Amino acid sequence: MADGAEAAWNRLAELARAPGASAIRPLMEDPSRAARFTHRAGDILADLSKTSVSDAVREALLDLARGVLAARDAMARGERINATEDRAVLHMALRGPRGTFRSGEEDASAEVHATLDAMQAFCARIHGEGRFTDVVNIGIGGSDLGPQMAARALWRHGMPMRAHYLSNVDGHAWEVMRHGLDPARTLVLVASKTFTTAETMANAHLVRGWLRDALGEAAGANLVALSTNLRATADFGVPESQVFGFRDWVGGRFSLWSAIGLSIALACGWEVFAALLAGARRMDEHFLSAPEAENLPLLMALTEVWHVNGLGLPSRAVLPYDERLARFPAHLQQVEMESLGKRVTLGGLPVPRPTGPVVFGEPGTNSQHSFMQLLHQGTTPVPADIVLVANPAHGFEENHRQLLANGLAQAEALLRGRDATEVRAEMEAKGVAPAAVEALLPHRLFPGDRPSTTLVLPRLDANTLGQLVALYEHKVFCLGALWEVNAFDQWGVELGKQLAGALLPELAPGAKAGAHDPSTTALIAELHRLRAD
Ligand SMILES: O=P(O)(O)OC[C@H]1O[C@H](O)[C@H](O)[C@@H](O)[C@@H]1O
Repeated sequence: MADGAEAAWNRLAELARAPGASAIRPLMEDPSRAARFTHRAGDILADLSKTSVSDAVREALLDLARGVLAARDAMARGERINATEDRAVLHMALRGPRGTFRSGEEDASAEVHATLDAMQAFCARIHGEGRFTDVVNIGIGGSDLGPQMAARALWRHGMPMRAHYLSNVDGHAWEVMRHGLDPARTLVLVASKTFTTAETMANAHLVRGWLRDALGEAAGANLVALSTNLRATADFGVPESQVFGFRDWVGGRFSLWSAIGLSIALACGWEVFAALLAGARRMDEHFLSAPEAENLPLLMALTEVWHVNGLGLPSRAVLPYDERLARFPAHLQQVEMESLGKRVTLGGLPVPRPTGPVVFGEPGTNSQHSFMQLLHQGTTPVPADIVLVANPAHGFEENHRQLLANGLAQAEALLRGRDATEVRAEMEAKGVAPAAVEALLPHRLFPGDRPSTTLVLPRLDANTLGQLVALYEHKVFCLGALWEVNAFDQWGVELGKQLAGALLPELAPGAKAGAHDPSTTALIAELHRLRAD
């Protein structure tokens, strides 16, 4: 690590050790703080003021960030920054104009636009024919979460097709889904970057069998493949004209903008998918051009560095106050935790400090009635991202005001807390006996000074959703650069896959268990016993 960076980390640690480093309320006494810590990128406003990032902390964080934007430029130039897989990282090319991005000798933008043109023509044909009413996307991880999240956010009644997402190898998922589908009117997309993922291939065989049972040889017309592995898609029996490819410089969790997003375009219409790409492009332009002190993805990353490394907070909640964003936390879980859950640096050395936090979330207001208790009164603060959408796409104005009031109230409550004077006064006004007041008091106190970031969108549509998702993608890039980890590989998912492959034959009736730890051996025996009954 460069000496400058080491000095900046030390400075940050020193600021974090200072008394009152996690206090927010004293900072809020500065009337200019809200404005100075609020930033805009595209249509998104981000209020970072309800955190304990002081001016001095921000300065130290920005010192730490020297070099991040140079790393960003290396990504945009198509350098092979995903060193452990020897790949470029070019998801920005998926939404960039023609002639913008290269990967070595390859004109990445030309490849992207050729595929987009083919996808658009395919959508026009399918929508024009009107034969298909439903699209089933079979995929998992990045080949499921992104498209599913976006389709859930953007689909409205009257749009061209209904989308369904089959990801889990658990047959119960298909068992429920298949009853609502007519094979003759269902288009099946097998979405897999590698076309080898066990769960996806198992489900693809299951659903292809269902199509063949109903349609015989004609079933091929209902099959589409979205993959980088064109040979495997042909072997699976997908007609070449129904295969949409992409390149290995698209990481799975960044692939919803590629052919992997075809289900969004089929379900919602091409213009919706195009607007999603345009929105992401708008955030790319901000990320690629804004200076450090105004670069929103970088500022959000730096806020996270303060929380994780300065204050030692190991998790973060994502709370979209919009039901349409119900799958947004799940998508971010993959984007953030698969990217940043790393314990060695790019150079293979142990990381000297904590990296990616646990990310979890649910839409508000539902979250308030489940886990928000812990955020308000638990022992360890959990920074929260609160997403508000100013204008709904429905006419139930009173509901929407309630929704917004609740989102604002959670952030306010986390910040201000509730002290003994307030709690006593409230209980006394209700006539609670003095002894009961004192007994209940500790339970009813809120410590306050708990951080949150509020993001405000004018409305949720394809363009603003594209901006929002790209904002977090770039935040993850910045964190990878700051923590010096490779945010674009995911070796940590491999061991479990290999062990599952070895365990599979051992679960066949009468099969013998191999060599395992005593706990696994006993569990295999118990499953054999229960399944033999
Ligand atoms: O698209 P696929 O090749 O089927 O991969 C699907 C998913 O599985 C892998 O195990 C990775 O963890 C994910 O990053 C990926 O998105």
